[in-house]
Amino acid sequence: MSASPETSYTPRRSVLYMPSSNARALEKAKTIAVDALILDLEDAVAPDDKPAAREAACAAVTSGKYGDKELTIRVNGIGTRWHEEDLAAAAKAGPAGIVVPKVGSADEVRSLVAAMEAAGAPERTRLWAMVETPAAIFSAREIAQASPRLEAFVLGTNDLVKELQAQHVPGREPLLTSLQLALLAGREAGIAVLDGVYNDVKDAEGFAAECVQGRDMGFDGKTLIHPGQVEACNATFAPDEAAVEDARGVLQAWQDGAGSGVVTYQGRLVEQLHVDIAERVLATHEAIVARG
Ligand SMILES: CC(C)(COP(=O)(O)OP(=O)(O)OC[C@H]1O[C@@H](n2cnc3c(N)ncnc32)[C@H](O)[C@@H]1OP(=O)(O)O)[C@@H](O)C(=O)NCCC(=O)NCCSC(=O)C[C@H](O)C(=O)O
Ligand SMILES: [Mg+2]
Repeated sequence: MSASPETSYTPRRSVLYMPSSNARALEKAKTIAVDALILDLEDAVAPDDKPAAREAACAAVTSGKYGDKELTIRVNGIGTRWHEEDLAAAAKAGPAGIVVPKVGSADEVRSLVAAMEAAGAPERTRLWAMVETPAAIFSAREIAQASPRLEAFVLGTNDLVKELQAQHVPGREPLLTSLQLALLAGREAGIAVLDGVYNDVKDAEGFAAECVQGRDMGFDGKTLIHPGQVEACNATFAPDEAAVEDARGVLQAWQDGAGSGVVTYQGRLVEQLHVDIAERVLATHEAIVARG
């Protein structure tokens, strides 16, 4: 059985940041099996390199050489000396998304969308808002619902740790309230929600544990900083074979029960909500298979 046609899903299991000032990384990214790229103009780019990085990011977007990866550009934050020029250039290049750091209110979202539209952003270019400050957490609900052009929340866990004066610890206890509030707001608004990065590119075990935690909390996928993190991330955020088989079984049992409000599958209760979950699992699986 397959998912119903109205269930749609865009794979965003793995979303890799890369400094747009790094020509080698821009080239390498074409061959990395990532669902989406964030071509960074902000933290990963030194001030003197920002104009050239902006040009390189826009050229990458218009090159058509990144296959079916979603390409996004992260501009410098509101109020910085690069922000307006970054936003206008990115809007003209027309990536899938423009990622804006440290968005703090619904008004900022509306202003960003107005600026994107004034710069001629095509309809396909959506806004991805970074949630990485206390203001964003407290206003997450209003921010998530501020514009139909807002497509995703991207958690900035490095900035959150800084702002909270917290520590990076295994299990991320100091961040859980913030992560969950962002997820609640994002899910209520029906937008994607992407987990933050794992800084230690050599710690495969710690990274794998954080992927599992993010998936189990409900994130669509995780932002990454190194190609070595992609494979484990893709595997964790994709339903495995057992989950796909189980989803098919649930849908079959529901169909066989034809119209009863409740059936069982392998001894488990199945109601409409379990059917909805099974359809989402299959839609996710089919979109990932289609991606190849
Ligand atoms: C962390 C790195 C600086 C490490 O770089 P490097 O020492 O070059 O790594 P390797 O030698 O292991 O690289 C092997 C090859 O892979 C390419 N590479 C490396 N990283 C990337 C990447 N991110 N995208 C594409 N390609 C990449 C190298 O060029 C090598 O290629 P080749 O020589 O051809 O084999 C580096 O990984 C890096 O710069 N990562 C990204 C850092 C970044 O973007 N940071 C900003 C975002 S994180 C953040 O702040 C989120 C948020 O705002 C928050 O607050 O949390
Ligand atoms: Mg940040």
